[in-house]
Amino acid sequence: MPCDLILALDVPTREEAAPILRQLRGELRWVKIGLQMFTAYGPDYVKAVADEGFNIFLDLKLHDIPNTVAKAVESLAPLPIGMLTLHASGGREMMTYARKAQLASKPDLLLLGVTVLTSMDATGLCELGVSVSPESQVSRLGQLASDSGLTGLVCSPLEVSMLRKHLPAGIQLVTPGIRPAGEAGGDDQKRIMTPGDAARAGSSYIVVGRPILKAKDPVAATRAILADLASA
Ligand SMILES: O=c1ccn([C@@H]2O[C@H](COP(=O)(O)O)[C@@H](O)[C@H]2O)c(=O)[nH]1
Repeated sequence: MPCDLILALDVPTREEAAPILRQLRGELRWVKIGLQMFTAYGPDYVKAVADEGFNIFLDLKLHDIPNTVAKAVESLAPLPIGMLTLHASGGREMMTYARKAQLASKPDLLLLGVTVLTSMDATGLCELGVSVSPESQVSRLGQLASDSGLTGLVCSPLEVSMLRKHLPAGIQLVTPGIRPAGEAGGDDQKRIMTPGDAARAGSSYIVVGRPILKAKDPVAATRAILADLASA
């Protein structure tokens, strides 16, 4: 399956988002609404972006006791979303409850387990008491998520080929931590790859925010990323 691009719409206001969405309509299919915009504008904004013709990835990274997460999934189910995240570190029971709620309320929703945030490196994990490498921890949480019934994961592109060897063939691997060649470094992302390399590694989708949003020409930046994906 070809790798598709998801724009992370991480901007402060809907007024800032509007021209970006207008320019990119027709260029890409998926938009990720995360904590910044959902906290500011809520479910109505999800509906508004979907009404503009985009598929929506709602990246709320749910993490709570099993019942609370399951009820949140049920509450979100009426929204026009195609993907939703929860933290795999919430554990087997939390993921099982969430999956059951998702299957009952919105069977076509792709529920994604976030493994280890792409902003974390071995030092950051160690500070949390996790003394294995990011790759080992991603492997552990990815397996747990899959065993709990989830069919999609969020991980860094660096772990994709490893996960593909161990997890069911149809697993959807969504990878943030994307930096076009020449743009590496200087921000919070630690485990990164270029769009083309992420696609070659086997990512199902890549997630890109700042390299597009902060580009002088977001349309040109998007087209360059899509060309890199197409060449992979
Ligand atoms: O492990 C993760 C999980 C989610 N994200 C989200 O992806 C985008 C990345 O944005 P960039 O500006 O391209 O760094 C952002 O919305 C994160 O919340 C992630 O980066 N890593």
